[in-house]
Amino acid sequence: MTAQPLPESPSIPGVLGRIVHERVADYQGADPRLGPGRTRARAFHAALSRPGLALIAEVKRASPSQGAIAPLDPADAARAYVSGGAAAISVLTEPRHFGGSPEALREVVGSVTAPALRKDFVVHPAMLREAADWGASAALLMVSVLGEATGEYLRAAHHVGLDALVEVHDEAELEVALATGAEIIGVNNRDLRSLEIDLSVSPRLIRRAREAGFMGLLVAESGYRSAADLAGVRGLADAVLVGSSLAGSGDLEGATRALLAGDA
Ligand SMILES: O=P(O)(O)OC[C@@H](O)[C@@H](O)c1c[nH]c2ccccc12
Repeated sequence: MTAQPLPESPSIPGVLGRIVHERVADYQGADPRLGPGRTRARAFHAALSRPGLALIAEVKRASPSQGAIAPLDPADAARAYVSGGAAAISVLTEPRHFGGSPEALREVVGSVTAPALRKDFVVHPAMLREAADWGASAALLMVSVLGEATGEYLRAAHHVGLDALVEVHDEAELEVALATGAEIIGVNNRDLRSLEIDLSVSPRLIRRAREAGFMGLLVAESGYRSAADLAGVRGLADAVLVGSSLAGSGDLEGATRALLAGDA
């Protein structure tokens, strides 16, 4: 089984479009074969299923909205996040805008037992094979990037043994995600076209997913800076994904602890 690589010029506007265009070029000609099926351990899924609001803490050295955040050592950062209470680690592997790398993911996988998510702009099935080879438990799939191909990529991720975090930002994308049979849906508060944050997006779409009968896991993503910010998704989301505010704190373990203070 495999998934089709995305075509050369996807018509996505803004920053997102530029990054996707670069990633399509990076993987042009890569081997699309996924290889034999691998068993899915579902460690990422299990970590998010723990009682209360599970934290996915992100190793994020830079971003298009903030530029350089902090010159994190990925292994040290992951250990600090886990000591502070994180359930899983997200690792950017996109090199140009987020300061990520394959090595960062491998180092995180080697340093903690908490499951790791490959955070990248997946546009080619080879990226899923790589994620599994590098030891990730899950990969991000963005409906804003993959559109109707999301279901095919979800099956490809499962084929190589990965859980998938299927990311949406609006109602239309949520409909696509629900139709794929995704087990884990993430709602991004950041509009990746304009980079603007709106913390009301996650509660709204999480409620809508539940109303539609979605029984899987729901993750609120982006823009959370304090324990108080999390109030709007407590009791609604299963997990929250936090990057910049932790990565730029200067005390990753302390900031993680403080963010989770008040967890049920
Ligand atoms: O740094 P923040 O605002 O805490 O956000 C983390 C994470 O949600 C964000 O990095 C993210 C969400 N979806 C993405 C897709 C690609 C790159 C990055 C992202």
